[in-house]
Amino acid sequence: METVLKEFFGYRSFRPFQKEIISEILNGKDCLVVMATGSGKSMCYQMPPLITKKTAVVISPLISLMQDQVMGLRQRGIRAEFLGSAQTDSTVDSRAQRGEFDVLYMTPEKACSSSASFWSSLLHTGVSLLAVDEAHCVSEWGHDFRPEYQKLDILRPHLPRVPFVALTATATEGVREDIVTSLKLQNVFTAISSFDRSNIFYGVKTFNRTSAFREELAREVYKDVAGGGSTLIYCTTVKDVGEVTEALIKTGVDARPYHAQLSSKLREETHRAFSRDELQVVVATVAFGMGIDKPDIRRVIHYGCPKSLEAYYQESGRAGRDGLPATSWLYFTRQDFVKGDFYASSNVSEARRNAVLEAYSAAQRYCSSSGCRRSSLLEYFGEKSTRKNCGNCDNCCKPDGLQFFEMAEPAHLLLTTVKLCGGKWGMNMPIDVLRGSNARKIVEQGYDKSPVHGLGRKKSALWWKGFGDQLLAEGYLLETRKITPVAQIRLVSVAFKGETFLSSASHVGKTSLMLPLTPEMVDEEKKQAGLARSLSVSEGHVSMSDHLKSSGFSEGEITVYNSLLDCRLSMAKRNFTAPYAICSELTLQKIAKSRPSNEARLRMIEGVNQWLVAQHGSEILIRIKTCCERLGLSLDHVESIVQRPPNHDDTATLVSPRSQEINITQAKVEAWKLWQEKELSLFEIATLPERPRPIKEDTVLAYICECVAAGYEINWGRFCSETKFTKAKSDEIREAIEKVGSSEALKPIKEQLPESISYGDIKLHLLMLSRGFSFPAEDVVVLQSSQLQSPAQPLDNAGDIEISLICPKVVPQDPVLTKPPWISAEGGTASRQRRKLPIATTQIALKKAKVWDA
Ligand SMILES: Nc1ncnc2c1ncn2[C@@H]1O[C@H](COP(=O)(O)OP(=O)(O)OP(=O)(O)O)[C@@H](O)[C@H]1O
Repeated sequence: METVLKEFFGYRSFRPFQKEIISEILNGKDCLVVMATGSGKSMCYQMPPLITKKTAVVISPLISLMQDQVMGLRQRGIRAEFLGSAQTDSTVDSRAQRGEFDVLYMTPEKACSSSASFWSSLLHTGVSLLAVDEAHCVSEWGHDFRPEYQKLDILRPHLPRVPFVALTATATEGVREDIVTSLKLQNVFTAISSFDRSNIFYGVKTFNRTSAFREELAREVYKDVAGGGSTLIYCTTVKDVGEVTEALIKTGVDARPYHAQLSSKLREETHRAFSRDELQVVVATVAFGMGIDKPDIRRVIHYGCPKSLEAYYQESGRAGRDGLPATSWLYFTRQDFVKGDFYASSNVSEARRNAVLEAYSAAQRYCSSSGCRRSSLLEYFGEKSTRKNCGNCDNCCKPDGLQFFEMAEPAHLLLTTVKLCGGKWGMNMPIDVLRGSNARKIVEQGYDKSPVHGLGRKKSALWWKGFGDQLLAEGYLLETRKITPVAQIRLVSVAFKGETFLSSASHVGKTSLMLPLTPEMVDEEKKQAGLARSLSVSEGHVSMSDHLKSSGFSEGEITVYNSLLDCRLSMAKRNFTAPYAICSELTLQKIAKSRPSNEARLRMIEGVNQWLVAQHGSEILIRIKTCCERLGLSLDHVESIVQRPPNHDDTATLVSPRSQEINITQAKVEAWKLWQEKELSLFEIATLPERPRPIKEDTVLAYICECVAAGYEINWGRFCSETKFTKAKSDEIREAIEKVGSSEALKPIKEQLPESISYGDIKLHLLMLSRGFSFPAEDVVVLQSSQLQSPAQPLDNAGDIEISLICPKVVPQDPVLTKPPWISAEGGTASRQRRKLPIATTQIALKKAKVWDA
């Protein structure tokens, strides 16, 4: 699996859960994968077909998303296509049936309407899995319910014994249950990872839909995009899209609209230009929701609050999928939440209605919260946040920290007025009473005669509403819903906690109540004080150049990186593809830091796959060489990578303090040459007659390892055999690293391992990984020399002999070798690793298969 990972994707190690999920799929198990946006879910269904050589069918809700994914996979040398109404190539259908694709994307409509014969042909050529991407669409509780997703279970009888894999980034418990039931998943392996997107800065502010606000926003965006990177602005209506785009264009920002009322041609053009970095800003409705796979969006701005936190998480999660710093600003007005009551009253099932209302309330609570945004989001998805202050959201980044204010007096006023209204009204009535309104309904109820009438007029209605939300969130007030034929009405009353507060306040005199201000209250106070509020779009935004500097890049290295960005852009243009599909910005940063002088070294860099080297390697190397010559920078710099916590290993940053040029001395190269080219043993090298005095074998080994780390070739089979480094050891070390979650420090890894595995073994394992070598995974047969029958070979080493048969590739036709066990072991099948084999059969295997070591 690691070999395929490096070969096609360029990565050395799996992210959390990826390997387990892929293994379960290979074992034929149904899986439910709930992992954060950008955490690497796609890999889970893209890898099994490359291992099994059987097509993976992927159900995806949007054509644009499928097109993006197909484009990205092709740039990795993976055969991918899609089937759906937008497919113009009529041969795709029949080619799919002939098994010509590794990954075949299909819309749910296409999948459900495909004939039984289509599925049986496909099954005949081999189907490794059926993946349902964005699986939350099956659930009415999901934020993006699609009825056609609910019919997908009809595919089950067409694909017997094919594992079904449901994947989503956003699924509350209810949605997860719906997915399992609707897709009829059996005996499911479930993987749920953290929802935290630590590289995203979250911020929330109030706003008004006025031209003045839009102009201000446009000016901010103009300043911000000048520093590079793409921006996505989400609006809740088509009208908003038009108005925001107009303001941006007037200010000189290169922006285009995207919504369902535009022709599909226009939408495609916008999507394409955005993906290919020919357009910096797209202003869109949710129509641009899941359909965007671009990993390097640096800012997502919401002009109006989306209708649920799932939608917000999904849309804001489009930012920074490459793991580099990104920001998400959400602007909301109270009007955004009123829509919930309207939608909930329309003609839908009760379950759906409740789901809609609950979703709006959750979004409102999030906007009004004065606590950590990240924790609020995580808690909504049922995850406990371990940190109190995330340090990367507007509330946690307040210059003076979160401030609390004495709010006993306004609390007393509002609670008393709510009580006066007797739980028959929503929040507006008590606020109007407090602010001294003489509206008819107030006079009719006689509230204008109450002693609290007009006592709260110094504060604006919005301030009081913000405060009402605060008291609701803190449990002093209680909200209930009343369903009428035309709408759902939210009623507010005093909760038990509020009653207790009121009674203690009246008995003891003044009771303290310290609360922070909500964003709305802060804005209102600023407005009242005549202070301009800041839009904050750029708050939390770190320019790429600042990010690189803080990650240890010198000015020269930043120049190399920028030059590589240009180089990537021209490669993408020539190949009619998106720059990100060629390789990610993070990979380019690693290349700029390492500055490889040859293909072997380029290949070693994390994120560089074999296709990139084959297609663009020489161009990248020439660019680096000329750039370095001009800047006086050395080539072949070896940098170290700091692994972040497991969920964010993609966001590994490059640091310089530990960066050193590896010092490959003449003595080291000499040792390597003697071992690799002259095939002397470690012992022979250590005790060469011409040495004045023998050196330690360990020293020779260390010399060779240093050369290998620096990119020198090595015969791995012989090397492992001589150092007695076996697959079993390697597996144990890998598991230990997975447990520890990092390979930065060796001690914690060693502590997970038995005594028999040394530090040297761990270093060897890491070296092999860094060079993209791994033991063949499945196809290992271990023979005991004593089990070999006549005519036995004279054997020098008395221990086990490992024979790796890379059979599926080497002898696909051979009846003996096509099915595991590839050697038909007449001599017994004691266990998978240890089989007694007649020598004749063994010889067939050895002759026909590629022998890695024997
Ligand atoms: N093992 C890995 N090591 C490093 N990077 C990885 C690894 N697996 C995936 N990635 C990279 O992470 C990025 C996000 O991956 P992917 O698109 O699969 O995420 P996703 O979970 O499907 O996101 P979304 O929910 O937005 O569709 C991609 O650039 C991908 O190449």
